[in-house]
Amino acid sequence: MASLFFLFLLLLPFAILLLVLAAIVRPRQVRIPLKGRHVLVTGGSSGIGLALALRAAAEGARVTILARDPSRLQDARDAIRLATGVDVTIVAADVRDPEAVSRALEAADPVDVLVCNHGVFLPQELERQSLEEVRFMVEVNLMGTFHLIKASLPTMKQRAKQSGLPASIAIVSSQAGQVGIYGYTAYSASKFGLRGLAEALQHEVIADNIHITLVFPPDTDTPGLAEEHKRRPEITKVIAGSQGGMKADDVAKKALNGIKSGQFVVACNFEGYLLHVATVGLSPQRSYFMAFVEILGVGFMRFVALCYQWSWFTSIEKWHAKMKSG
Ligand SMILES: NC(=O)C1=CN([C@@H]2O[C@H](COP(=O)(O)OP(=O)(O)OC[C@H]3O[C@@H](n4cnc5c(N)ncnc54)[C@H](OP(=O)(O)O)[C@@H]3O)[C@@H](O)[C@H]2O)C=CC1
Ligand SMILES: CCCCCCCCCCCCCCCC(=O)[C@@H](N)CO
Repeated sequence: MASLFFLFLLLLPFAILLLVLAAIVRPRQVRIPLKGRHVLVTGGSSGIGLALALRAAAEGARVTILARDPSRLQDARDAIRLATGVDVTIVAADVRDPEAVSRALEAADPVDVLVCNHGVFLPQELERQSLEEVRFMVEVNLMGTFHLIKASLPTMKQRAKQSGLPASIAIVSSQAGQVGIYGYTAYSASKFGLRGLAEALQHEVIADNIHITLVFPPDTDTPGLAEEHKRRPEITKVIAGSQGGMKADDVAKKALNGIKSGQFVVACNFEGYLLHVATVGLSPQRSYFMAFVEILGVGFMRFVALCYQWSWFTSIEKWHAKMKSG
């Protein structure tokens, strides 16, 4: 009897914390339906974007994919038709060109779910990397996302108002948008930038029933990653490659589930959840249970993060020593 009472006393603070969190977490939970709605996926001709477009089409959404190369877009449309029997619309545009993006969105149907997935990654030590490449990554990954959002917001807002249904803007960042890693100065900067954009934008569009989702994939087997492997610095492989790549379709599944449940942050694998708790900061959280896990996990994850940094700096040090002697 007495021990039961002590157990009760021990658990009481946790129960109270859960109750408080259930009352205060914002924004509130939301379900975002996909069936019959217009989903636009940028970078939808390859890798994660193609897998996302295919899944959305299979779930009954009307899908548009946008990328630069028209022939890759056509191949993607054929692949999606073959797999699902559904025809997607293709749009060729460079997200770096704001006019081209505006024209593309004006010509398209109003968007219910905008997935900014396009991205380029050219890892190299900053000292060796040209400013052209730095600018290229920032312009595609960060500015391209601004162009898309600016061009879609007015009609998205209208559409959400008319239909009474919640809309979504999803942004594909990267685990390199949560932690800076050797070889990724420009890429990480472009991806960290997306988080600031997403957090601030959620404040601005919540009243319009628009919900932001930020996806943080780990290394994922895509044509883009195959290209990246050809030039990745050795030590970047040691740090980033230590977890093995995810399948594009598994990342797409996580991302789409996150979009449908209005999750602000989508982690994709176990390390991703650790990274999320370690870098949670002031990001919004709709789930009181996840908020609870974050509160209990934050201090310990700081310790885990320092262990990772210890191992990374040790690898870098050893690598330098090897370079000197060899
Ligand atoms: N693969 C990975 O390991 C990881 C990827 N990510 C992120 O996921 C996203 C998708 O990556 P992944 O599938 O690997 O990439 P891929 O290189 O396989 O595909 C990139 C897509 O983006 C399009 N794209 C690139 N530049 C532009 C542009 N300027 N304008 C319009 N479209 C463009 C490409 O088409 P086209 O070239 O014809 O324009 C293509 O459809 C990226 O944002 C990436 O940073 C995050 C973590 C890990
Ligand atoms: C506190 C807990 C820490 C948990 C583990 C952290 C592991 C971090 C690994 C980061 C790897 C980044 C890969 C980026 C992939 C990407 O975006 C590219 N393929 C494109 O360049």
